[in-house]
Amino acid sequence: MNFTPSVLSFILTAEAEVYGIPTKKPKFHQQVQPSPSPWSPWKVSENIVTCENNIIMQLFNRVAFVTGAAQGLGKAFSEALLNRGAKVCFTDIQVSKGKEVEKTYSDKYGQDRVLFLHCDVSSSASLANSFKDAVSKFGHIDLMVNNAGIADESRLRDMVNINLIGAIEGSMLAVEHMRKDKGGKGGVVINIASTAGLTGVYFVPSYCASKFGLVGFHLSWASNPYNSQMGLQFGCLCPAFTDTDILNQKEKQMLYFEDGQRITKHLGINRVEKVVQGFLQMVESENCNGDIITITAKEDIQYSRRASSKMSHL
Ligand SMILES: NC(=O)C1=CN([C@@H]2O[C@H](COP(=O)(O)OP(=O)(O)OC[C@H]3O[C@@H](n4cnc5c(N)ncnc54)[C@H](O)[C@@H]3O)[C@@H](O)[C@H]2O)C=CC1
Ligand SMILES: CC/C=C\C[C@H](O)/C=C/C=C\C=C\C=C\C(=O)[C@@H](O)C/C=C\CCC(=O)O
Repeated sequence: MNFTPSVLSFILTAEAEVYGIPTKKPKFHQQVQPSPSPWSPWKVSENIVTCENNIIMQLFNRVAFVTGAAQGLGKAFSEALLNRGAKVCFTDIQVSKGKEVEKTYSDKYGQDRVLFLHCDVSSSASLANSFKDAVSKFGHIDLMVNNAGIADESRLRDMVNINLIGAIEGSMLAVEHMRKDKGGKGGVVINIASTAGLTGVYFVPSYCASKFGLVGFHLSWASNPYNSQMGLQFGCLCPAFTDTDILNQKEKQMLYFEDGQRITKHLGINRVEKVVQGFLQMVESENCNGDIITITAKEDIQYSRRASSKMSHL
């Protein structure tokens, strides 16, 4: 049976439990079913792509900027976007890896749709310059994905700089560029946090702090009552352990290393494809503002939408 995204978004599960969401109950609570497989056959007309089952592919010709994307989740998100017709500027500090991926993606999806740029998200200048270069190539950015991150308890300042400040500055560049009240076209900002941004994890406490901070930033922007007039939406993806290089932890990168290894094994490890599925559900939904999607090996993709603002009536 095929559902449209909006029907899917309203499949409510009354008592489904979202992992780690703090005390207040979300306004409503949903379990997202796996996406239907809508990607063929497409009909393209005036940049609106529809499928037989009437799903509108909102990603066609959209322009995305993805950080930390030479490997792992960022690389997989970039390919998923390209695959659905988006244009992607993917960035990283790993230049040779990034250039290799750029060649592969350009051959597959076309040079005019792909751009790799060096970007160190811990440097304001590097972020701003690469964002500017992406706008020069593609004209504008519709989707900002703040994905770059490290997990290393022995590099506290770097970790907060990359995971939190880098994502905040990336979001702010996107906001200034996208906001309709300042001549932009609107757009979506997705921050890649973690389940470790929703619940305390004693063997990576500072990583947790950086991700809790990011979830707080996401919730604050999502609750901005001016978002609709600015044409902005804020979504936040919170995967648990996922099969990428970040899990190849050395002893000094984690507190209570053996506990960390044991607990990771106990909780299980997501496949990258599952996280990409959650990501696509978020970016393809008609309105993802305020959404937090968690992806865990045991509980799959869980979805919660927060009340948009508790202050807008004041
Ligand atoms: N794999 C996992 O278990 C989970 C990962 N995450 C988050 O997903 C995001 C992506 O991580 P993965 O793909 O899993 O790990 P990864 O280690 O494979 O990829 C991280 C990427 O970020 C890049 N990076 C590191 N420092 C950077 C900087 N200063 N500027 C720009 N890029 C930089 C790296 O070069 C690398 O390509 C991170 O934010 C991570 O915290 C969240 C939950 C679970
Ligand atoms: C150290 C690796 C660095 C980063 C990876 C990631 O961002 C860190 C995640 C940290 C915590 C993950 C928590 C995962 C939670 C789940 O999988 C939940 O489904 C667990 C729910 C209940 C557990 C009950 C039980 O099985 O005993």
